[in-house]
Amino acid sequence: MELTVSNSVSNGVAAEIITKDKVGLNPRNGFVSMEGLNKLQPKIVTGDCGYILEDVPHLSDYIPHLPTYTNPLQFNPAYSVVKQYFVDIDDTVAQKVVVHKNGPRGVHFRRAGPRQRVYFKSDEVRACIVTCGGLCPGLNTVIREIVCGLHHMYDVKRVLGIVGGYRGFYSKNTISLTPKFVNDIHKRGGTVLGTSRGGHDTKKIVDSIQDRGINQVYIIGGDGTQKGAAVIFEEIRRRGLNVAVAGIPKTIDNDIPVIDKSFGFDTAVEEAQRAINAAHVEATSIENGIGLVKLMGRYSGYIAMYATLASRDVDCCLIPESPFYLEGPGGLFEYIEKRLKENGHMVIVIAEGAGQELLSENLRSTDQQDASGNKLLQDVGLWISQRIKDHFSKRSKMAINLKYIDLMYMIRAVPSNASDNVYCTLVAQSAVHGAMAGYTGFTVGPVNGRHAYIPFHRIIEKQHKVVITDRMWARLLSSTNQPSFLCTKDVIETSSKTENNLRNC
Ligand SMILES: Nc1ncnc2c1ncn2[C@@H]1O[C@H](COP(=O)(O)OP(=O)(O)OP(=O)(O)O)[C@@H](O)[C@H]1O
Ligand SMILES: O=P(O)(O)OC[C@H]1O[C@](O)(CO)[C@@H](O)[C@@H]1O
Ligand SMILES: [Mg+2]
Repeated sequence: MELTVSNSVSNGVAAEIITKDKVGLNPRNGFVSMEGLNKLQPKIVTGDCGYILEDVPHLSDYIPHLPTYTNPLQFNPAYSVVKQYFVDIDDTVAQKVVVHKNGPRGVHFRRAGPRQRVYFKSDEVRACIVTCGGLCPGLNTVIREIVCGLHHMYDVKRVLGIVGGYRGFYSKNTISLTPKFVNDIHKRGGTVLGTSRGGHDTKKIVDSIQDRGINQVYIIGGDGTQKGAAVIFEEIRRRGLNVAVAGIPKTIDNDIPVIDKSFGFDTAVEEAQRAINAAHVEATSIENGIGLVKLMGRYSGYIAMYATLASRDVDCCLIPESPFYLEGPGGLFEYIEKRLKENGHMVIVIAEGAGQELLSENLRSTDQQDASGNKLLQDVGLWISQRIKDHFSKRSKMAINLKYIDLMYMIRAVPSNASDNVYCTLVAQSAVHGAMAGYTGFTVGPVNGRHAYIPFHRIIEKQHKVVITDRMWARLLSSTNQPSFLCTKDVIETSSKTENNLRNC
């Protein structure tokens, strides 16, 4: 049953909070409380003209009568002169910016930034930071900016570093993070806290949070990490703890939905350029030279797509979302032959997750997983190099020279570039403002260029993938002139599968 719970006024627009079920309503603030419910229901506020706010939880949703305090930023000389520094309580960020005259205004998220009132006294805050999943350029910058943001903006002195990912909560000692400790860490790749896959034990993690008296938890990591953060938040809320949980999305693969992109993505694309240049130099220096570059991208081919678009030297880009085939008319071998005849050389970029279905036909399929449950992939770069070499040596008279560059880990072990560093600062400060303001159970990130607080359920509901029926992939195809490897039937099937996954482009 859909139910209107209460009305509030948002930017002069009457807005109503709606839940799916009457059970669990908190009569004090009209929000959804968890009594009788296993999971927190989405907080949805609707307004005129199809306006929808997908709001994030707040500590006051389940803890009554929490005291609030004047935001200390008000007295900070850096900010006191800034006009409208505090974000208006009703500011929201639109998920969809391309709209039609009579179309609905669509889904919005709460705008990130400092609020007039905060829910924590500075000297009572005991924060912790953890990094989980694979490495990504910028992890150290985010850690640094959370520590400095808490310290310099909110005068928070006690920040703990959890060592070695989720399992570090219950199996390792913490380290004390001070502005002095983090001062130079942004110049290094990796994460000073260490990271891991697997080891998520919700009960032990929340016990540790409770035992250490932590009341702000900053969790930096990818889609798996955000799922872990969501269950930690659920457990914290179930225990009624006054602890804010903030997720900071880290995905070099760009596989997290809703947000524009993560820190580290630009750095990875830039780093990939160097290898593509090398592959191009090698390929152009020898007769029928082929430069093959493998990049990261387990399920999402964004790094490969953007590296290709940025480079202009790439003749073919292969990603997990776009199935391809090798033999016969319209296949990869035919295209390679054509390019070599036309140009005398070619460059191929392949994402690690591309063509996995072809590999498992040829090799014994391994169903191995890593400690987090992610499928372990077979090496498509080596496989395709061999197949190309075999094809041209056995079945064609054309002698080729193939050079394979495996760039996988090179693009993520580096420190973040300038634009990613700026991103890291904004995302870290936004997370700090959100937690101080009492928001919890959120991931922070840019949505159409504006930072917003996004509820966990929206971040973890699906993976963000390249939509090959979108304009961006068409731009790539027209830039490389490679075959689409698709027949009309495939296009129709792909369109219907990805219909709900479309973004503005
Ligand atoms: N569904 C889940 N519930 C609870 N914890 C999870 C879940 N999925 C993953 N995790 C935990 O999150 C952490 C990181 O997950 P994972 O290794 O999948 O990396 P990630 O965060 O997706 O980053 P990336 O894939 O970008 O490297 C691991 O410690 C893992 O145990
Ligand atoms: O070898 P690891 O550390 O598990 O990381 C590899 C994975 O990390 C990712 O970059 C995601 O972080 C994937 O593209 C890749 O499959
Ligand atoms: Mg992941």
